[in-house]
Formats: sequence, structure tokens, C-alpha cells
Amino acid sequence: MSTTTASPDLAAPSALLSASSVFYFLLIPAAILWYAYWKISRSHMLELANKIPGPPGLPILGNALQLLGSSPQIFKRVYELSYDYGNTVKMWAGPKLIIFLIDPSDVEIILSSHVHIDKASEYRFFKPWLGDGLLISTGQKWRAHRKLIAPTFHLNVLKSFIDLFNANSREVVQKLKKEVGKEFDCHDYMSEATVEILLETAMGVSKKTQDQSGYDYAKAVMDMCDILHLRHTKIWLRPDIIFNFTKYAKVQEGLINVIHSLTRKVIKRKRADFEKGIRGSTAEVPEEAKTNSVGSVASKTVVEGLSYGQSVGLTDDLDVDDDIGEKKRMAFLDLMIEASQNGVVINDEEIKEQVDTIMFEGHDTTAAGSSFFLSMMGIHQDIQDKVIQEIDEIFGDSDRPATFADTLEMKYLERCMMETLRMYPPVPIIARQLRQDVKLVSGDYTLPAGATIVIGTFKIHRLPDIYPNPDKFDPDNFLPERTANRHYYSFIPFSAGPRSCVGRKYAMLKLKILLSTILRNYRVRSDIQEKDFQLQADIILKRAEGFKIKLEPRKRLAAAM
Ligand code: HEM
Repeated sequence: MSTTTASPDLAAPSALLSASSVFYFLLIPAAILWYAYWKISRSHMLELANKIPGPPGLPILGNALQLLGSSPQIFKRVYELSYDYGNTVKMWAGPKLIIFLIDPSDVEIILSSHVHIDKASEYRFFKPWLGDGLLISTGQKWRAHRKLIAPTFHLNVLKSFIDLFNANSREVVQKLKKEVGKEFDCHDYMSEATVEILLETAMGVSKKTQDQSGYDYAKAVMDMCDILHLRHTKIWLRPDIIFNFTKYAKVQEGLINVIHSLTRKVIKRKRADFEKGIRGSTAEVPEEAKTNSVGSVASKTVVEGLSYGQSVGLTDDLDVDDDIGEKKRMAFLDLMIEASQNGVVINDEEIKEQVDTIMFEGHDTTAAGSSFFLSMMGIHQDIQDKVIQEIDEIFGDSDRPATFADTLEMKYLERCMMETLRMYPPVPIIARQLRQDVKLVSGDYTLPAGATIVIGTFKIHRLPDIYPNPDKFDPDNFLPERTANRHYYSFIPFSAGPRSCVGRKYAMLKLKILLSTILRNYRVRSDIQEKDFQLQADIILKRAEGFKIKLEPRKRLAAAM
């Protein structure tokens, strides 16, 4: 055998060497070409972005470092930054262009559009939890499901929930008895109540058939929101490939299990009811919470037409009175199951995604809204006096449940709710991804396609040229003569336009009954002032220190205790 023949062992390194040399030889130009293509494809975006003011950033990182820190710190910093620039501000989170808008006329262009309906890419972190539910889906799927779901929150359906709103509100009053005289976090009670009310109304199942308490579910949602917020602010946690190796991925898996186990059980229970021919809610209403008065009421208030633009002729799909007879209107989950039985409009997986979406959107927002409201009552005793006076005029000393007609009389309470939503909007920002360039009206700027647009609801609600003395809690901001002169898009707690909140009428009606029932029984006090609130905007706006209040029983309850 010839000794000159190279053995495979000896040949391999040099073959490998030449293969890797070729690889690197090709990799470098490929990387340069890719970078050149990337730069050229972004040149249009960069050109338009350069014209928009914003804080200076570092090479590559942009302004990413300004988005580091604890949640209250980031909130404070971004809010303060908004004073240094005009109505349109840009920031770079690495290669990502984020543009903040606060001028109502600019906001209108985005929110009223049927084109700019894509949610920002950050919403993808919700996917393992909410799938392709209404909050994040887009295109034809979103349109078809929105058309299906919006009518299930029509006022005629909501009126049929009044007894359940009353029954659950009375239970909250009972549970709160043990807190009388102590300082406690009312958000715990509000989130448990809002989860249980959703189960019994929109989902139509009795909370008693669930082996998990509403609070366990709400707590899992809160912890899940913490993780999502972490991924929004800690840039290195954004790619799944890194996130999946962190401890947070494991925690997230456990939380999603808790959340999904509730929704799976709810759907299973509803299907079983359907097979037995049962329709509507199976939750029991105690005799004393029954109103027996679901009749129609002609007068319109914000609850009914809670589209502030109606006065100027603007309506959306929640305001439309189509020709579906009252008989055909069904509550949310009943309709989902019925629609799925012909399998065309929505399949089983999609029902689960929508139930997860409604359970989340429907409880955490109203839990925050009601907790901020109670905090405001505790701080502003003079305003609470007026709310109590109005409620006493409606109910006197009686313990009867609230009817729909009563809710129409709660005009001052309604203004206090709106003022709470103005100063502390539970959804403090709304974000969209642009597919097309958009020319603004407030200044000579064009928002480039590909940019993430952040609509700063919290900031818009505190613009001094729209709300004189914007940091003062003043329910008179919602006197009809004041709202009539304001831009429709200057008050958007429920967003507006085709992607506005489907639950806004549900939320307002439920909150009126829940909050009036609490104030018929307790007076709220607070030792903490608004300037000491630690606001934290992780998905839903909250007080980082908890919603600390104290309760005193009012006359009737005190006599019964
Ligand atoms: C005070 C209470 C509430 C507030 C402040 C609120 C606010 C909002 C906002 C701002 C949006 C738009 C979010 C975005 O574009 O990123 C939204 C969407 C949504 N909300 Fe609400 N919401 C409330 C209560 C509810 C309730 C009670 C439900 C259901 C029972 C609900 C269901 C939804 C759904 C499904 C969407 C997605 C709509 C779509 O994209 O077509 N919300 N909400």
C-alpha cells in the first residue's frame, strides 16, 4: 500500500479548513450585502423619522437605556420626557422606531381607520395565552369575529345581566365587612368580583360550579401581566429563543395553565348545558336581588350610548341598532357555542381564544377602574358626599336592588366614573403597527410604514389645553356643555373607531351597579393622597403600592352589623 496516500484522518482537517474558509469568505460579503439591503430598505423610514423630534440616542441601542428600570420609574421617565417635545415624539428601541402621538386629530387618523388595525408586534407576547383572540388578531379573522362578538354586548343582552350584577355586588358588600376600619387593598376584592361577574354573565356559568376562586384566576392574570411587561421593557427577554431559557418561561407556563384550566372548564360546562337544552346563565339570583324589570327605557345616557361621538354623528358597531330581534340576541358564550355547532364561523380552538380574551379584557380593566374610583372617593370626601346624596335620593333607605332605570339617574356617579377613567385610564397606551405611511395633521410629519405608533391615552387625558387644570379630579369635566366642545378623540379610555372596546357598555353598566351598591353601604376614606400614587403601567394601569383605602359602614349597614 502506498504511503503517499493521505489517510482520511489527515485529509479531514484541511478539507474542513478549506470549507470553513469558503464559508467565512462567503459570509462576510453576504453580511455586508444584507446590511446594505437592510439600510436601503430602511432609508425611507430613516428619512421620515429624522424629521420627527425625539431624545438623542446611542448608536445601535438608540434610546433603549431610557426604557430600563422598574415599572413606576419607566412610566415617570417617559411621561416627563413627553413634556420636552411636542405632540409627536420618536424614540428608537434598538432598530425599532416608536412614535408617540397625543394630538387628538392625529390620533383620529389612526384609530378611525379601517386600514391601520394591526396591533404592534409587542402584542405577540400575549399569543401563548390569548392565541389569536379579538384583542390581537387582524385582517379577515378579526373582522369576522368582531362581527360575531360585538352584538353579544348589545344593551338588550346587558339588561338581562342586571340581577346578576346586583347579586354579585351584594356579595362584595358582605365580603368587605371584615375589612371595616382597617386599611386594605380594594383591588383584591374588585378583581375577584369582576372575574366572578364575567363568569356568571358573559360566560353564563355559575361561579359555584368552579373549583377555582375568581381571585386565583385574577392573581394568575396579574402575574402573567408582570411577565409580559418585563418582556416589553427588558429588550433581551424579547426573543423567544432567549426567553424560553429563563426562569420566567417556566413561571409563565404555570400561570397559563391556571388561566387556561379555568377557561377550559367554563367551556366544558357551557357545552354540557347546551346538550341538555339549557340556554342563558345558570347562575342563581337570590330573590332579594331580583328586579323583575328588564323593560326598555327610552332615555339615553352615557351607559346606553357610550360613544362620546354620537353627539357629532359618530357611531360604531356597538351603537348600531340592527334588525336582529331581541329574541335572537344571546350572551357571549351561548352565541359562541351555537355558532360553532355549524362549525363554519368559529371552531373550538377559536372559542377558547375568545373566552380567554374576554375573561382578561373584561376583568382586569374594570378591576383597575373600580379601584381607582374608590381611591378617588376616599381622597375627595366632598365629591363622595355628592355621589352619596344622589344615591340616597334614588334609593332612600331601601335595600332594593338597582334597576336599569336607576342607573340612568346616576348622573353624578357617571361623571365621577368618567373623570376617573380620564385621570387613570386602565389602558394607558394603545399601540399599532403601520403598514402604510401616514401624514399627520398637527404638524408637517409623515409616520413611516413599519413604525410602531403609541397613542398616549394617559397623556392625552391630561393635556392642559383640553382639560384646564388637568391634574385635578373634577367630575364637572363631564358636564354635557363641556364634553360637547371637546374633540371626540380627546377622551379615549375605551379607544375609539373600528377596534374600540366591545365591552364598554357592559363595563359602565356593571360598574354603576357595583360602585353604587358599595357606596350605599360604606363610606370610603383614604390616608394616601394622589401625589403619592406610584403609578405602574404594566399593560393595565395600577397603583404599585396597592389600592389602599378604609371603609366605614353607612347608617343602614352599621345598624345591621
Ligand atoms: C373600564 C373598563 C374597560 C376599559 C377601560 C377598556 C379599554 C379597552 C381599550 C383601550 C381597548 C383597545 C385596546 C387596544 O387597541 O390595544 C379595548 C379593547 C377590547 N376590550 Fe375593553 N375595556 C374595558 C372593559 C372591557 C370589558 C368589560 C370587556 C368584555 C367584557 C372588554 C373587551 C374588550 C375586547 C374584546 C377588546 C378588543 C376589541 C378589538 O380589538 O376588536 N373590555 N378595551
